[in-house]
Amino acid sequence: MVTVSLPNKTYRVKIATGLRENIGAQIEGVWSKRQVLIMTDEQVGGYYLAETRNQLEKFGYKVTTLVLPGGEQTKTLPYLEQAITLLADKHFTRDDGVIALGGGVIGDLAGLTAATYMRGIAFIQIATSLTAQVDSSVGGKTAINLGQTKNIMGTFYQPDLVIIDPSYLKTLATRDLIEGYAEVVKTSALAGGEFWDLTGTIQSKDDVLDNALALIVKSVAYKAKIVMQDEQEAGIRKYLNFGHTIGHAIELLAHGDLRHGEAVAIGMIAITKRFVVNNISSAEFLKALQQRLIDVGLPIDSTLVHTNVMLEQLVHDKKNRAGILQLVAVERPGQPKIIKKPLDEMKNFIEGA
Ligand SMILES: NC(=O)c1ccc[n+]([C@@H]2O[C@H](COP(=O)([O-])OP(=O)(O)OC[C@H]3O[C@@H](n4cnc5c(N)ncnc54)[C@H](O)[C@@H]3O)[C@@H](O)[C@H]2O)c1
Ligand SMILES: O=C(O)C(=O)C[C@@H](O)[C@H](O)[C@H](O)COP(=O)(O)O
Ligand SMILES: [Zn+2]
Repeated sequence: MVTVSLPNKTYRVKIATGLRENIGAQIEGVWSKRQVLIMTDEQVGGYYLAETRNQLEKFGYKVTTLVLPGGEQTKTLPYLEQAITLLADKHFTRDDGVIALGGGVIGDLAGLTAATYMRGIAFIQIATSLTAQVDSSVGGKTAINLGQTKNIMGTFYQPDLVIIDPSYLKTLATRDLIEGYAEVVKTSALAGGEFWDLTGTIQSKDDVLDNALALIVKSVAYKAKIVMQDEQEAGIRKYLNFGHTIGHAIELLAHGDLRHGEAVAIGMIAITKRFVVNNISSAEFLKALQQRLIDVGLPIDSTLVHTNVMLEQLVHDKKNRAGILQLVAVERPGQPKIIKKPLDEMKNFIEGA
């Protein structure tokens, strides 16, 4: 278990195989009896909605469900409106709660739903994808995309509890598992040490599954440590955005052809290549990073990186301050730093490598 202690809230991230079987008891530990909305997507709902609902009803919760289409397209305004409208139609009050049962898409959308309904009602994350278990369910970033911009509308809104059971991963498609592993490689590069060594031993999808518990615990522990020092990303939380400046830009330009983690993998390599040329990152680190991604079949390059539309997209990065981007460089494992680069120098910077 990892505890996230913040100025205005402390919550637990429970990580264990088998938690799924007593979800009701887990939730009863933090929430009194109330009306709850479980938000999920069609795929996750098909596997796990009935058991989750039954568990909650057994413990006296009044359950409403909302099953949405899967995929990034669901992290958009129409679905936020649908969720908020449902809460209002069912007369949810400030004493009720929203539960996300799913991956990062459902977690980000359900978090924003909970954060904005009546200016905020209680929220719990049940993380079912690897991305959600290693990253998105922890730390309180919620968001939707608008038009061609990733995560442009959102809040920092912390859950009351995060439940992570690695057994959910058994039903996850290989591509979705591997995508989530990109965030693990990212976090291990930021953390360095034993965690970096561990990702150096992972060479296949099966290795990811076999080591899932350790990978999740290490990822969550590192992320929690960062978030506890910098909840609202004024400083070191920016490190968690390694690979995301270019990654986010190409993710939406790929119109669904690239998953988030795949775009982050490409983004980490694209930016690190440039930092090697600029003598900021070591060539050894780049080689080892590439190897970790290639070993599990993650992409490391895309033609989208080299396009003008990608450059135009960078203006929307949340680390853009007055035309100066704050890029995350990793000099060597465990040594992240922020490098400032004017937006109008990015074309030369990217083409110069
Ligand atoms: N808030 C954060 O800090 C944060 C961090 C990382 C990523 N994200 C966001 O998360 C999203 C990506 O998350 P994701 O990769 O989980 O995508 P996702 O939620 O779309 O899940 C990927 C696919 O896996 C399926 N799935 C999830 N759990 C499953 C299970 N146990 N069994 C079978 N199928 C399952 C889903 O139905 C979906 O089709 C992106 O929008 C990204 O921006 C947010
Ligand atoms: O939690 C964070 O902080 C992160 O940056 C984690 C990222 O993996 C995640 O993709 C996040 O949603 C990116 O946020 P954004 O602020 O760049 O939209
Ligand atoms: Zn991410």
